[in-house]
Amino acid sequence: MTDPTAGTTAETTLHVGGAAPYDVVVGSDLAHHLPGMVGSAAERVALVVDTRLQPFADDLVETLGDREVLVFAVPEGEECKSVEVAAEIWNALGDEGFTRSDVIVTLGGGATTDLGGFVAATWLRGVRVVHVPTTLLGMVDAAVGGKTAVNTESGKNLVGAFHEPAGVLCDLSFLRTLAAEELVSGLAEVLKCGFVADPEILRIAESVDPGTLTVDDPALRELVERAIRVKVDVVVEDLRETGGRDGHPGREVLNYGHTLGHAIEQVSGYTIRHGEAVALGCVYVAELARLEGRIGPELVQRHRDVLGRFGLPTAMSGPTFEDLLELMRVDKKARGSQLRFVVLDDVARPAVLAGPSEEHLRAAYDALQQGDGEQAPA
Ligand SMILES: NC(=O)c1ccc[n+]([C@@H]2O[C@H](COP(=O)([O-])OP(=O)(O)OC[C@H]3O[C@@H](n4cnc5c(N)ncnc54)[C@H](O)[C@@H]3O)[C@@H](O)[C@H]2O)c1
Ligand SMILES: O=C(O)C(=O)C[C@@H](O)[C@H](O)[C@H](O)COP(=O)(O)O
Ligand SMILES: [Zn+2]
Repeated sequence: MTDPTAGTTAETTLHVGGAAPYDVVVGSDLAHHLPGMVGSAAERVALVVDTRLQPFADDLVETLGDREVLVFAVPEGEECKSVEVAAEIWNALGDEGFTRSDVIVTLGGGATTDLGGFVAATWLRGVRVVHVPTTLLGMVDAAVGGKTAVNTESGKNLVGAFHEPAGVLCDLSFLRTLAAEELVSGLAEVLKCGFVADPEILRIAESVDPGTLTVDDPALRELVERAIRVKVDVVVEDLRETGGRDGHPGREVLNYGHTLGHAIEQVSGYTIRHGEAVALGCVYVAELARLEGRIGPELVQRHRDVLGRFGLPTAMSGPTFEDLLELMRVDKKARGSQLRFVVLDDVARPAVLAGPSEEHLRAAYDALQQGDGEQAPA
């Protein structure tokens, strides 16, 4: 049940255990937590901020008192996830003599937290980083769990490191300025968590009015917290994606829908949003699981229905199967020439499917193309 008293004002702290424990705080007006997460040892803070979010940087900077703050405004969105942008920041940190006791803070969506996290993971082989995600997707997924990355010409997130943050501030008031399509893109990762781990997420998503799912709706708050909880539970068990126990895919489960999703993003030149591509990838693996005899058509349809009710794409035409297959071969789950996919045996019963036949891979793509749902943006 959604708690009707839960608004954006109450704070929730989700603790992430493990060797380097940290907190993920969800609520509003959370800037006052920043100094504590940055820590008292830092004389300098490097703020890596999405250019569009720069007007919001002052509130954070003010909390940092006497610390010197170096501001790195990076290109909006996916454009910042390059080794060239990382190198510009490395060079400036070198010029400034940025030391191991200094701290990086990121302010932006998942692209910014991935880039800033990557710089933090690599500068001096690792300095402290605090993430302040400003998109739904950043809050429920990218800022939590320590995956950091930049893209290369060959594919998405191919260079990166695991580097856990020292803290994450999910200030829901940032969502007030977020475009509706970006909110919807973030919902794809929330719904992914519903399919692989938390059926209650699906039930909430199937019962809310998509038109009123705004930052003030307690249902959104519950979806955010449930999705973060799914991610936290997974990464605490398998931070470095080495595998799960008792047949569970471990951290790879969070990659549900991403094998085709990343290929779609790349082939579109990153004009298709991450969450939109993940939605298409989820329908694709649902079709693949059906062809493999793991799930029935009704669960495939449930994917189309729940993703589609928020306007996420569930069908696409355009790239050829061959183009996408080539890109899927650089997916990190691949082993040699064998492709591996996270699939479902049922809701919340994920498994790894290794080496499906090309016939099934192609047939699943045909089914995605022939779907009558919302088409992917051209
Ligand atoms: N590390 C991980 O575990 C992980 C998980 C999921 C996704 N990701 C990565 O995250 C990225 C996608 O993140 P995203 O969806 O947040 O996209 P994004 O960072 O590209 O942001 C999307 C757009 O929203 C704008 N924006 C951000 N915050 C805003 C705000 N509060 N108000 C108005 N506009 C705002 C940005 O300028 C950008 O144009 C992808 O690169 C994906 O690979 C990483
Ligand atoms: O945290 C994870 O693990 C995930 O897989 C979460 C995904 O939503 C995210 O897009 C991630 O960046 C994909 O990872 P990659 O290893 O396939 O690059
Ligand atoms: Zn993702």
